[in-house]
Parts: sequence; structure tokens; C-alpha cells
Amino acid sequence: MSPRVYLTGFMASGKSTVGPLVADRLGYRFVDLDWLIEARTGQTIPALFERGGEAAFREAEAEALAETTNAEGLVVATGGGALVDLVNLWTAQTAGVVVWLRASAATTLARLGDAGGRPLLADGAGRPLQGEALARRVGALLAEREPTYAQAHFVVDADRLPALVARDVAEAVVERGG
Ligand SMILES: Nc1ncnc2c1ncn2[C@@H]1O[C@H](COP(=O)(O)OP(=O)(O)O)[C@@H](O)[C@H]1O
Ligand SMILES: O=C(O)C1=C[C@@H](OP(=O)(O)O)[C@@H](O)[C@H](O)C1
Ligand SMILES: [Mg+2]
Repeated sequence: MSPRVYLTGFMASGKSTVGPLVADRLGYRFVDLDWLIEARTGQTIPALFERGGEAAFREAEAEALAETTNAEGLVVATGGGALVDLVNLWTAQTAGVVVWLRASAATTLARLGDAGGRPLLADGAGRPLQGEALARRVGALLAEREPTYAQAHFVVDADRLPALVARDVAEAVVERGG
């Protein structure tokens, strides 16, 4: 069985929610890359974006990802942009099995609510996008990112209950074998 599992997919596809359930099923530890970034930098994700722009966040994200590649028995919930970077994608594909939690645009919008705390879904003044503006932004980002998400080893339908999504992820990892 692969020693590391990387969950990728758009914001609100459920990576942070499903990750611990997958870890329980496999008897692995769980880490959320966003929490690791916050722990290592001592800053929240919005503060990192505010102070250093997206570039500073992406740099911290790549460093945090690299930290996970030696751990044995680990499920990693990446942030939705982490494995859009092709070097990061390669890092994760080499270190473990990459699973795309694919959620529809409608599910994504329903789960995002007011999208607070996600800097990429805010307006120029940092206010969460809402309604049509949020839908447009999500649609554009999804179209841009989905071809890269599709390079995951496995795709799991994330428009379902977390327990079902976790079951399918764990089964895919086990089936993949050693
Ligand atoms: N399978 C699911 N069904 C219903 N709600 C979910 C599901 N997965 C996540 N959520 C909810 O959607 C929101 C975003 O989930 P989260 O796990 O933070 O996504 P991600 O880490 O992919 O951004 C949270 O409010 C969470 O409770
Ligand atoms: O899609 C993205 O670029 C991001 C997704 C977020 O994580 P989630 O996908 O867990 O919301 C977080 O890493 C940051 O706000 C950027
Ligand atoms: Mg998350």
C-alpha cells in the first residue's frame, strides 16, 4: 500500500473533512497542508496572502509539501491550489498516491457559503465574493484547474457524504497495492 496519500481538488471539495476519515480507515496519520503552513510560518493563510501576496503563500506551501514526503503512513489534505503547480504535482505523485476529490460546481458553491477565509475567493478589498461574482470566479478557476486535477492517480466523486467519499479513497489506495 502506498505510504502516503495526497488529496487534491477544488476548494470545498472536502479534502480537509474527508482526510481524517481516510486516515482512520488506513490506520495512517493525517495532516492538513494549510495547517502545516500556518504552524511553520506562524501566520494564518489570509495573513500570508495579505503580507506577501499569493507568491509568498505558494512558497510556504511547496516547502510544507516537501516536508510530508518522507513520512510513513500519512494522509495529506492539500490546499486546492497546491497540486496545480506541476512541480508540486510531480512531488506528490512520486511520494505517494494522488486522489482527486471531484465536486461539481453546484456542490462547490453550496459548500462555500460566503467563502470567508479563502483569499482567492475575495474581492480586491478582501471581502468574500458572493452570488454571481462568486459563481463566476469559481467557474473560471475550476476550468483552469481541472485539467491538472485530472492528472491524479484516482478520481473520486465528492458530491456525496464524507464517509462514502472516504471509503472510496481508501479502497483505491488499498487496490493500488504496494
Ligand atoms: N462530503 C461532504 N458533504 C457535505 N458537506 C461537506 C462535505 N465535505 C465537506 N463538506 C463541508 O464543506 C465545507 C468545505 O469542506 P473542506 O473539508 O474544508 O473542503 P476543502 O478542504 O476541500 O476546502 C465545510 O463546511 C465542510 O463541512
Ligand atoms: O485553491 C487554492 O488555491 C487555495 C485553497 C485553500 O485550501 P482548501 O482547498 O482546503 O480550501 C488554501 O490553501 C488557500 O486559500 C488557497
Ligand atoms: Mg482544506
